[in-house]
Amino acid sequence: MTEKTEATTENHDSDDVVARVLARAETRAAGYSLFTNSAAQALQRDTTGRESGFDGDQSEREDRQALRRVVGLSTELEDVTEVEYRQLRIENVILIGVYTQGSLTDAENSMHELAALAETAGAVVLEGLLQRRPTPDPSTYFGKGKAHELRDLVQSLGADTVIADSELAPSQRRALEDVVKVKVIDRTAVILDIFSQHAKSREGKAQVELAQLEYLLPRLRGWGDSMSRQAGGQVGGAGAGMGSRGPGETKIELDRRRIHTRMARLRKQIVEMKPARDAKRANRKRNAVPSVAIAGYTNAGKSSLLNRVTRAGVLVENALFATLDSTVRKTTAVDGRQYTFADTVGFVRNLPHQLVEAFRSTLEEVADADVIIHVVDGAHPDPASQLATVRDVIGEVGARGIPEIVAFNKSDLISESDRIVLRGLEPRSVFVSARTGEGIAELLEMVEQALPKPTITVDVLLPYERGDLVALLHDHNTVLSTDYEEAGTRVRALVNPEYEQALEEFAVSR
Ligand SMILES: Nc1nc2c(ncn2[C@@H]2O[C@H](COP(=O)(O)OP(=O)(O)OP(=O)(O)O)[C@@H](O)[C@H]2O)c(=O)[nH]1
Ligand SMILES: [Mg+2]
Repeated sequence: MTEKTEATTENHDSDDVVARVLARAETRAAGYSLFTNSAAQALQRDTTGRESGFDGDQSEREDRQALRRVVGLSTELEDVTEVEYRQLRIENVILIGVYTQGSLTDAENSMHELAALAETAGAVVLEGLLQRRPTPDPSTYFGKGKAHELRDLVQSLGADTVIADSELAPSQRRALEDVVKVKVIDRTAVILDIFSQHAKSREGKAQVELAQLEYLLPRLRGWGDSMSRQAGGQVGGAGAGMGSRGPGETKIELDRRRIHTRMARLRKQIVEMKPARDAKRANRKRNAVPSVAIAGYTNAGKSSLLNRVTRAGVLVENALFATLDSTVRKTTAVDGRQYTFADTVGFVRNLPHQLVEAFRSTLEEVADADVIIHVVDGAHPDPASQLATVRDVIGEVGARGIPEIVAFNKSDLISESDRIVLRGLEPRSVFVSARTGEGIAELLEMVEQALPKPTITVDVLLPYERGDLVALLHDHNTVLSTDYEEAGTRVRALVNPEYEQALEEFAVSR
């Protein structure tokens, strides 16, 4: 980073965050892939950077209250075009987090993830700071003294945004902003921002916008005198940036009303879209096509795995939340039965509750599945907490009773000793690599074992003009034998209950 990216050009609409969010639908998502590279770098560091943290020197000097730098967070820009592009809309951010004694590694992992999230959202990360204290300061998150140090750092690095690694109360955010004089947002705002950039389907967009407005509503604020003009300019530079900044005090009431109106409209739209989706799902259910949901932490390789097993051509990206709409693909089991795979939205620690609500629809794929493949990035520094996070969400959508197969993905990157640890974590699991294909056959076998099996034995003679029934038996049931007789096709098969009646008239009496 050589040049400070002072994008002070777009003051006009940045003053009106409400208009911005409302107008977002038309502009989002464009040119997005530009950031994949650097997001990828952050992620790469995340998965391989166990040593990252800090060196011994710092550790010795550490005093109880000191701010700790999280090393290796700052974004490296690739080339000139990227730098230029970023000057248009990118924000320079400093990440902050609070950790308690003993939770440092966890806090650092979380900060690396926050860095990846921020970069995925399009920001340049300048610095990451952790403060040790029992709980975040109720008024300013960081303690007063540290908040002032943060302000100095913001000034010297030319940051225009501070991102806190946990959800801030509106009052905390306000107080901290008043100290550091630049925009302060939290993890939730970043995740919402990414979702809004990635959502593609009409329903997904509506849901994300609703979640954003819900988040924004209690956080509207006017800047009044608390921001210096200079800082105001910096904040203003974040024309299309992350999070949200309040409009002038006098406009707040008006904005609240506009937001409420908009939210009501979105809710109505979403309700109207539901029947179509339900019909689709009901249709699959009626045809008794068993379904497998691929769930897991973001960037675990869910889409890659779906592509590997079905050649679906779903977007794979080393970025967080590449997938926001669920893709469903049909496939055929070894015994000829058909079933579906559904790719789903990734989970993340502290998934904003607004989004759990918003994404209930894609999560319904999970709740309705006959089998869940729980994909875990086996090369991640902390797979255990990813497992736990995902299981929490699975529980939240009422899917806990569904058979779950844990697949440790990226096995091409997992060492023998790590495999032993992972096995210990989840004895009934399978190692797979969407990249090399390792373990995929074994995984499919486990899936097919776990799928509900047709159990009723039938022996039927189907006239030749009923080829449709023969096909039905092959697709959705287990055919044991087929013989071509004079009067038709004699089939012995195991079928699901709903087929028994339809086949009754063709039964061969013994
Ligand atoms: N080395 C290795 N990389 C993999 C493997 N599977 C996936 N990846 C990489 O992991 C990254 C994420 O893959 P995706 O399939 O997009 O992950 P996802 O779980 O669908 O992610 P979201 O949709 O963002 O939640 C990509 O860069 C993939 O190339 C694997 O088996 N080995
Ligand atoms: Mg995906």
